[in-house]
Amino acid sequence: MSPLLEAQSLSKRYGRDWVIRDLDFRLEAGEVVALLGPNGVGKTTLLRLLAGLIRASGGQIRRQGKVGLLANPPAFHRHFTGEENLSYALRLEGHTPRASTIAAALKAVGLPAGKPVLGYSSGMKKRLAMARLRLLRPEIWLLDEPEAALDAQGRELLEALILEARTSGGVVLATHDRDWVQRLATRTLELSPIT
Ligand SMILES: Nc1ncnc2c1ncn2[C@@H]1O[C@H](COP(=O)(O)OP(=O)(O)OP(=O)(O)O)[C@@H](O)[C@H]1O
Repeated sequence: MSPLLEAQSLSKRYGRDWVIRDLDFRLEAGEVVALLGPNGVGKTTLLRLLAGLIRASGGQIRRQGKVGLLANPPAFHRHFTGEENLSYALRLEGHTPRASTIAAALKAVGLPAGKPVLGYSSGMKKRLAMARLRLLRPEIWLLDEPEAALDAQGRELLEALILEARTSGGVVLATHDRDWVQRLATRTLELSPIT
């Protein structure tokens, strides 16, 4: 079977500074790859490249399936409620979601009904981002520090989501929490500064 993601000789520089250089990377279905490394090493940059949000300075990326990115912090329409944000995301993909589906998705991540996102805490935004990904069902799950700001129950929801994601796709997640990710990752990729 062909990989969900395949990057060859991937490189990215900002000005004269190389952040990623000649990286080969594959993601197969069923994998959870943990991206590790110090602040500023390039984890977010790699996720954004893999998501197609920024252009590489060199190399190629092939994607086999839909990409879902959980950014850190996640982006929403601040003046929309949680329900409106979820509904909007589905409509952008051509679906016409039922109000009951949206309400259930919000409830499943423990969020209150009818509240504009500008009144959400960081952890609540992470929860809403999880609900959005769960509804959108990508094959390629790219998660940037997904555990940050989540409480113990939020982490349980996240772990369940990652296990669910593995059954139909693959996951790449950036984190600083090595102990936490050890139980979830099938593989780790340690990024090192380019000298
Ligand atoms: N838009 C940009 N313009 C210039 N430099 C950038 C830009 N985005 C990121 N960088 C630089 O690229 C390097 C990698 O940043 P990145 O955010 O990918 O690191 P990270 O590993 O995710 O860090 P952290 O663990 O702190 O989240 C840093 O030196 C950063 O300053």
